[in-house]
Amino acid sequence: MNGLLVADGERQREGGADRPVVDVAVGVLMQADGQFLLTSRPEGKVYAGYWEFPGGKLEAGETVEEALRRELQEELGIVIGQAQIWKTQMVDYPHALVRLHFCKVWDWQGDLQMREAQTHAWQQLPVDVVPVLPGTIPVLTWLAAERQFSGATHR
Ligand SMILES: Nc1nc2c([nH]c(=O)n2[C@H]2C[C@H](O)[C@@H](COP(=O)(O)OP(=O)(O)OP(=O)(O)O)O2)c(=O)[nH]1
Repeated sequence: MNGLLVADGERQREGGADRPVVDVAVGVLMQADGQFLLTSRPEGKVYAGYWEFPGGKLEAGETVEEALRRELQEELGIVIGQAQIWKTQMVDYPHALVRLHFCKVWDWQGDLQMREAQTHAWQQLPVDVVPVLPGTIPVLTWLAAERQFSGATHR
């Protein structure tokens, strides 16, 4: 399974041409006790069955926060409060070069509904669901640093 993390500022070229960058808004839903929500990618999408944080691609003209609000309503049936970009990470997949904008989300309204027939799991470190999407792993590392958690973040 490929998915190469791209360092900040690094230009990505393939065959001499720039690859278009796909911007993605991603929500790290947090509970007061530190649990965070992972969802599994539904059948029919690339990397079906891999675990990730919920979110999706920006549509034309959308900000990251607008896209996140729309995606979490579509996928989970919740209305989120304020969300700001926490970290940004580029990942070079065979199918696309993506720029992931991760936002921590502490407040939302509504009960979680899995509207795309995905599975969900509230997790702590180390994450015990498998497999985790490569572009999701950096978030686990950042959370581990914040929590002074050492050891493997996932299986
Ligand atoms: N949602 C999400 N996507 C991630 C994460 N990590 C990661 O590499 N990705 C990648 C996988 C995909 O290439 C891309 C998200 O695209 P997607 O296909 O899920 O977006 P979407 O829901 O808008 O999809 P669609 O409407 O086009 O089917 O970002 C993550 O933690 N969460």
